[in-house]
Amino acid sequence: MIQIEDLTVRYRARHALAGVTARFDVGVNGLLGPNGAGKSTLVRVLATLITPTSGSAEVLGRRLDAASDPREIRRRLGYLPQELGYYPRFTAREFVEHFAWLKEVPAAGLPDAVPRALERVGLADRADEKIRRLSGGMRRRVGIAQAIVGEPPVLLLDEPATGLDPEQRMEFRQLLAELGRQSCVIVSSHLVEDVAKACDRMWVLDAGRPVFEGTPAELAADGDLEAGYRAVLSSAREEAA
Ligand SMILES: Nc1ncnc2c1ncn2[C@@H]1O[C@H](COP(=O)(O)OP(=O)(O)OP(=O)(O)O)[C@@H](O)[C@H]1O
Repeated sequence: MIQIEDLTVRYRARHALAGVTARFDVGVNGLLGPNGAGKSTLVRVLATLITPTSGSAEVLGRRLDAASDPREIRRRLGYLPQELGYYPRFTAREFVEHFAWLKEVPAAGLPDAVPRALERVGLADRADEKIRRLSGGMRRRVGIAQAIVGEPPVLLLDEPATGLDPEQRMEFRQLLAELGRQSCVIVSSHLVEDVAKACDRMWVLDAGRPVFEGTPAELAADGDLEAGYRAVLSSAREEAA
């Protein structure tokens, strides 16, 4: 579904990604790493918003490079940025409809697709409320709804659980697991516990480099994910020093 090879992104002198090779398939793929590790940069490359400095990336069989037309890929992916701009005067339904239209979900499918997306994030009863009247966590869920509307084969969710309360986080993990049955879902987080339970595979980035790839069970040290994650980071840093 997604293949990247030796991917590098440089902002002036700083490497945000320094040679990442990975393959993401159908299922929930967790992208972990501390602040500044390069998670958002990788997600933005896959969302066709940044052109890599070097290396290659292929999404749904199409190469992402300066020569290729990104529109074909954009129609087939759902993307939730870390900070999504909302139109406060729109209702939740109008907002999700707008994104469905941008993704060219066929008009005949809209009457079903939009309520279904809102229902999946638990906002069916607030669909006609203006976004400015919704709480921060509810807005985040509207953001998730715009990403999943039309059930795209690739879903890129950048820190989706930010602002969700513990109950919503649990519901969100269930939704992730459901989405991962048919889509290639990439979900970034700097909190390992947040996503690990829903992930089929996990990648840990540190300072733009991949330092772990495996299942949550492989990451955990004696069943403790947080401890395993910290151990992976500290041994990568020792090696780099
Ligand atoms: N537009 C930009 N211009 C310059 N440097 C940038 C830009 N965007 C990101 N960076 C740098 O690239 C590196 C990776 O940033 P990125 O946002 O991808 O990390 P992240 O893992 O998503 O972090 P966080 O968990 O804090 O969101 C950081 O050192 C950051 O300062």
